[in-house]
Amino acid sequence: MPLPRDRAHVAPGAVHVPDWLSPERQTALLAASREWARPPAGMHQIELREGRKMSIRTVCLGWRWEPYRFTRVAHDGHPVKPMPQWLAELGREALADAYGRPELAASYAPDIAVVNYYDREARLGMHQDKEERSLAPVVSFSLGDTCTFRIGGTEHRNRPWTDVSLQSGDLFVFGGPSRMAFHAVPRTFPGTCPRHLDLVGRVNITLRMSGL
Ligand SMILES: O=C(O)CCC(=O)C(=O)O
Ligand SMILES: [Fe+2]
Repeated sequence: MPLPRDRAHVAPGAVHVPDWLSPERQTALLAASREWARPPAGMHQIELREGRKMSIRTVCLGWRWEPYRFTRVAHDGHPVKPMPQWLAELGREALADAYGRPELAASYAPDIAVVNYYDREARLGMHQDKEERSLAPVVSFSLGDTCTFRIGGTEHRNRPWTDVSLQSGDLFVFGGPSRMAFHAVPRTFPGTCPRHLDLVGRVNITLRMSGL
């Protein structure tokens, strides 16, 4: 058995809760992600400026993020898939546990899920999640390969930052003073997906409130 890992307050409002999702919940979230990834309005590589594509593949529920706004229309012209209520409920449960403030979590109503797939080469550069109008926390679930998740300050993308190892089933919440923190996934560790999960690579699901 691997050693249990401790929950950590990485910065004010930024909490890492290892192994929050049971293996059964991880399996269910992965199966749902595979459904969401299918066309129409499925998973694709987002094109940034100058025709440069992101290395991750993404499907959004509720609202779709495109550089640099949220829209109701998918990249293929189809309507964005709906945000399921069970997923919003999972987000409330996660937030209540991470912050230990159930009364705060009761009003958390995420209406966006961003589902990212990382193959062994994929990375995500330093950025802020700032196209939402709401300052409600971002709730993040990780599945599959372990990654390095980097979280820095709110002013710029440079040091100081903290590197956290996110493993399959981990919960990470960033809200409050950390809601606008720059963050990144500089690398994943191919082949580290636990055996109970049938996945090559890494999937991350972030829940957000649009305020739109
Ligand atoms: O993959 C992750 O852990 C973070 C994803 C992320 O920052 C995003 O989707 O904006
Ligand atoms: Fe992000």
